Amino acid sequence: MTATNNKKKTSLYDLGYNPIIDKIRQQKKLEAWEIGRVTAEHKERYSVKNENGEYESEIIGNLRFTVQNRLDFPAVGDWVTISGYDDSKALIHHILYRKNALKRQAVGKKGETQIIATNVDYAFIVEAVNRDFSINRFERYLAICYDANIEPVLILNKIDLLLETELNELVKKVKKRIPKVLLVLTSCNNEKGLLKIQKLIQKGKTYCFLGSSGVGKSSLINLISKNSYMKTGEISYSTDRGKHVTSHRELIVLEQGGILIDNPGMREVGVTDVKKGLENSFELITELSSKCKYKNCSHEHEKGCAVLLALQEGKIDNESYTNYLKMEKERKHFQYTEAEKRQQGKKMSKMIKQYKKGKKMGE
Ligand SMILES: Nc1nc2c(ncn2[C@@H]2O[C@H](COP(=O)(O)OP(=O)(O)OP(=O)(O)O)[C@@H](O)[C@H]2O)c(=O)[nH]1
Ligand SMILES: [Zn+2]
Repeated sequence: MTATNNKKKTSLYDLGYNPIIDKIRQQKKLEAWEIGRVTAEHKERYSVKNENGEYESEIIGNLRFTVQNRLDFPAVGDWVTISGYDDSKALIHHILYRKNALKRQAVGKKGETQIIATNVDYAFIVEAVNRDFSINRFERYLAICYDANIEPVLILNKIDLLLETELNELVKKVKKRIPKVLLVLTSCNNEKGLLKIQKLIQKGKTYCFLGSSGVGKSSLINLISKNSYMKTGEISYSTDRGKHVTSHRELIVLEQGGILIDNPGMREVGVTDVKKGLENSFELITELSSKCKYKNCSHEHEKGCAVLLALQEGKIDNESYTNYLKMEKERKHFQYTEAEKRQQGKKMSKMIKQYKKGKKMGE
């Protein structure tokens, strides 16, 4: 007899579980644990989903004690082990699987990293054609995606707001600077564009939407998920004082297969130490760098700089070059600040240890 229940249960595989994660679960000897995927985070409280439902979760004290830095805390997209302590609540014990993490510099915290999402296969980088459209920003997102081994897709949204000639002009500019990345043109009433995005989405793969606030990410997600998202978008967390707060669910499973991650719009996308990301985003500059006279060439003023030569000959786009230099400086600054902070942290813990030792001896 076949079940007639038309409300299909979400399986772990619908959420992106696969044989690789299964193998790691075995290797780590965590098969006995119930597992799930983090769908939202709100001030160290997490929503974790699996085939039995969605749990409001916290990390166990032990895990909190052993984490060395912010990056060791769970993030949206992570696979975690959980134990339930009532119908809707659970405790997170381990991060089971994190193949990659999309990162940016934490806003207002120099040298600190913030995770945007983890276990992401593709990124949909959205910009609206009207609101401070910028190819520099596209390149910035590309750098953070490539750094995390995430395949990017550029989405030019709200094309209804431009005349065809204006749009063609814009597309030409984008393609000239970023020739190798797939570019999709769409708007919320453009069936062709929406279908194109839908066709890119495969079962079991995770897609993260990136872009500034107001570019139309949520509208696109609603249309792609046929509005099921809006109805189920809000989740509720109880705080320490028992008060309930609602938060935005960030990871959703599509009925037709595929997992989407939405993010609150980002005003700033500071890069971390994205060496690999920059190398992959600016292939030509990277290739030419090996031909520069000096190994540590900054490509700004050195004699025998192959990048500057190519720039003079018009082989490299001037704005792309300037954007590259800006991000390379940002990257180096991040690297330096992070190292300095780590050093300070070490000094501090040494001082605390010595202080405790001294106290013991004096007892
Ligand atoms: N003209 C036009 N307006 C759109 C389109 N898509 C969305 N909008 C409008 O743009 C505004 C922002 O859309 P959202 O979908 O909320 O944008 P968002 O990127 O999710 O914004 P955040 O949630 O702040 O990150 C809304 O007023 C939408 O109605 C479009 O294709 N064309
Ligand atoms: Zn050079």
